[in-house]
Amino acid sequence: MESNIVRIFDTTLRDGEQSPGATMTAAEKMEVARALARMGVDVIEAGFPAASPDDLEAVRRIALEIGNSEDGSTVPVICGLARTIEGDIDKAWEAVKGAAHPRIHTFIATSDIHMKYKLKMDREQVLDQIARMVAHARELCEDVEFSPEDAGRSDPEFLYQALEVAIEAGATTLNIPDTVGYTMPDEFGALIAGIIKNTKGIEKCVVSVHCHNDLGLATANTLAGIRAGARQAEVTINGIGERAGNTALEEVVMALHARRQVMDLGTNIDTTQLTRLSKLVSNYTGMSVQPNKAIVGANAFAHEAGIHQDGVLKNTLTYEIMKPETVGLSASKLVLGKHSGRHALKERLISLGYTLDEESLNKLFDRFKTLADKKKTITDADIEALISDEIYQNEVIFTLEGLQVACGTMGLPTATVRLVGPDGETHIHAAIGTGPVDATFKAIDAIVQMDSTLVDFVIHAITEGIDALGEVTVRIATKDLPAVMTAQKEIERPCTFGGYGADTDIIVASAKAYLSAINKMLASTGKYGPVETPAVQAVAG
Ligand SMILES: CC(=O)SCCNC(=O)CCNC(=O)[C@H](O)C(C)(C)COP(=O)(O)OP(=O)(O)OC[C@H]1O[C@@H](n2cnc3c(N)ncnc32)[C@H](O)[C@@H]1OP(=O)(O)O
Ligand SMILES: CC(C)C(=O)C(=O)O
Repeated sequence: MESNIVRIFDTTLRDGEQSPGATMTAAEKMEVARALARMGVDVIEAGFPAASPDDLEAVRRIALEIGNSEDGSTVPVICGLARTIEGDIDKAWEAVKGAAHPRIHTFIATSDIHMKYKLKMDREQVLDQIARMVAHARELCEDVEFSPEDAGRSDPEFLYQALEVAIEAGATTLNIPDTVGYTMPDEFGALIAGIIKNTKGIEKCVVSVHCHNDLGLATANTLAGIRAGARQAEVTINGIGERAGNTALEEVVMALHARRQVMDLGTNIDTTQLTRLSKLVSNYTGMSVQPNKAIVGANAFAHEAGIHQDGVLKNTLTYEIMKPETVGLSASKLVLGKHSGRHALKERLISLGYTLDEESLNKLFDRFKTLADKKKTITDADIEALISDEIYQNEVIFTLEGLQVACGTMGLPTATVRLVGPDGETHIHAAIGTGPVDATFKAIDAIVQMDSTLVDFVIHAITEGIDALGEVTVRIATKDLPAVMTAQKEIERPCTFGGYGADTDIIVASAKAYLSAINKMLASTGKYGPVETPAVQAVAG
């Protein structure tokens, strides 16, 4: 590995999925893994196989399908997380062994607080467990990562000892987590420098950093660790993750990219795919991205103030430290419209990184034409929204066939909804609510007969103008937990499902988003047969 390349280890599917409410279906995880591989991440941490049979199966599929290449192109390392427990490590190996480059990642806490209160182990016992379990992992797999959990609050001298034991037992990557986001950038940088200086044998290993954002310092700490010599960064798309989240992939990648002269370091990431990945993960998890989020927020490249606009008009360098195109925003100022045909749409999709089978292309083309009738110009963002709305709906149990609402200041808001069910039958229901969206959701609930609570509802316009497509993300939760979810902690991890919808009519977009979340909830009960795999394929490169 070139020493000026920082490996990007993406843990969206493991630590990211630990965000309250960020559960993704197996098909969604596959799609995210495919997109991550296409973007050029070096390692995908695909899950925690010992957590449940579903998690193991999801990692196994990613290892087989994303961790291997038919045409000899580079594929990422596929990694599974395990406690320093033989059963966990064996399950991680079972899950990742089908990949061309499998990795087992095992961890145990080294801070006094964690050892005393959580593990109820002393230092000697922890060292002994590291030695035995890293060696066990190494017997199974050549690539073994070890993490001393809560390293940020561990005694550095003990940390050096623990890492030396892991190196002697065969660890090839040493990952230093600031598990509770406690350290300051100068402290974390000094911790990494101290580890590199004082740990015997460390030159044989890749040093990695894994930071949490409890004090809003995850990216700063990760960069401090990299400056001190770490060459792997553990990150998630949109910074999702446990509590306040993890370090955001897009922030680290773009900091290294935009400040290359200062750090003289780069990554293998195709930065033009960052915006797409952000949207994909946001749509699947139902966790919307705050507008002022660095790199991928809706306002990240917007200039509102007159003086700024004046400066940007004269020279974009006045207020833009990166070009929007570098992160995949408006790479092309539009092209497609009402008179475009299937070939033009197909070409545009290919340049955006998608190939669709004939049936999906036809479906998308119909949606495209309907939209073009309402909207003069179709942007790349519109096309991406149509793909999310039309093609990335992995579980289709009920489909929306019709919707009519009556609302305003006179009378009760009423919605009449027509759905086609799994039996092919049409079901119609009318309901009243506090507003048109509430009435629509109530009518859907009455047809599908499943109790859910709306946890989050976000609506925004994709492009400017009165004819803009509106997109809606929702998150719903159910108390009525299906059996397949009970392997997870019900109280700590309520069972939630994200949904996405796009339409020029925001009530229709809301109904679609709600129905897509409801379909996932219904699919998780296992009553409706195997989950469909998406018909869209990413183009390599
Ligand atoms: C910092 C991180 O992000 S760590 C990763 C967090 N991710 C997860 O927890 C994934 C989801 N987890 C789960 O599904 C469950 O917790 C499981 C299946 C892994 C384990 O479930 P259970 O066996 O019921 O154990 P439970 O979660 O209640 O408690 C954890 C046990 O593991 C022990 N433990 C915790 N970390 C480690 C470790 N790294 N190595 C060894 N043992 C550990 C705890 O001390 C506790 O042991 P105890 O039962 O003897 O007190
Ligand atoms: C398992 C480790 C790397 C972790 O997620 C943490 O400590 O935050």
